[in-house]
Amino acid sequence: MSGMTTAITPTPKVAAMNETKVSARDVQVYYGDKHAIRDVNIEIRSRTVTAFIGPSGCGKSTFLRCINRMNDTIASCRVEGNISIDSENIYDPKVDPVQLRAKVGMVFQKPNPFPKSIFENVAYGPRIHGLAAKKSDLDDIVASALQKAGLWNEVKDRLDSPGTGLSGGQQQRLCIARAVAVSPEVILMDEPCSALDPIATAKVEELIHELRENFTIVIVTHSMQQAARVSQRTAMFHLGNLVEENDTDKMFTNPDDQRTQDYIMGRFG
Ligand SMILES: Nc1ncnc2c1ncn2[C@@H]1O[C@H](COP(=O)(O)OP(=O)(O)OP(=O)(O)O)[C@@H](O)[C@H]1O
Repeated sequence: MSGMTTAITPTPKVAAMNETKVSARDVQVYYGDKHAIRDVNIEIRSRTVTAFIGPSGCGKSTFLRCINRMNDTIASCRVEGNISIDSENIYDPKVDPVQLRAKVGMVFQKPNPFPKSIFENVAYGPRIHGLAAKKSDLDDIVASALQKAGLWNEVKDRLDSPGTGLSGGQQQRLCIARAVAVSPEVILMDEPCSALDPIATAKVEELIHELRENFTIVIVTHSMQQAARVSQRTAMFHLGNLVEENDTDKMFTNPDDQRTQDYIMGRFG
């Protein structure tokens, strides 16, 4: 890691609910010549669940990945505009993307535990970020993260077993514990339930509801029912444009934009 880079402000203030946490201004994203995200402006509120919805290929995941600079890992991808977290530009060259990704955690579509024990899956992040001075601190962080992810009771007696031996739903909660263990402020979830059965989905949704007390959550989902159940704000994307962002209740009862109406009525997508 370069000595030139610094983390963005390391001590999080605990933002009041509904304060702006993430602010995007005139964001454009290109894959080579393809203009995938156009002029997106959005304020994402703290300690709120914001759902990104829209038809396949509209740019939900691309925009989500801008928020922790995961697109940096795609050679053809270029991001323009400004995205700030707590008013600090995350694309400033001084920002270390590794530190940023600790502050802005991510949970993917398919559970992707490391081929290591349950304990090591959760301990890895805190260890590389130097969050535990001694073994007992690390034990506490791991236990607390597993509790927050609603998995502790199911795994406390087998922390040394492989993470990959858990059920799909448990693996996804392990991945959530892994994200939570480094005390992020924002958690990005890219279709986190798409590989899960309805019971595991319900558990993850319940968890999202609980995590919202302490974290700002952005979730991409194809399920209108899920967006309606878990989010307080919903943003609708279409052909790379953010067409509308509003209170979830309003989005699903009386949206401002005809394209939102058509999409939630199943007329396209
Ligand atoms: N790595 C990539 N290289 C080139 N083009 C890409 C890449 N990733 C996405 N795209 C293109 O960018 C556009 C937006 O894709 P993105 O995956 O963000 O949409 P999405 O709304 O998340 O789709 P889905 O709901 O199907 O996951 C699409 O046209 C897609 O083909």
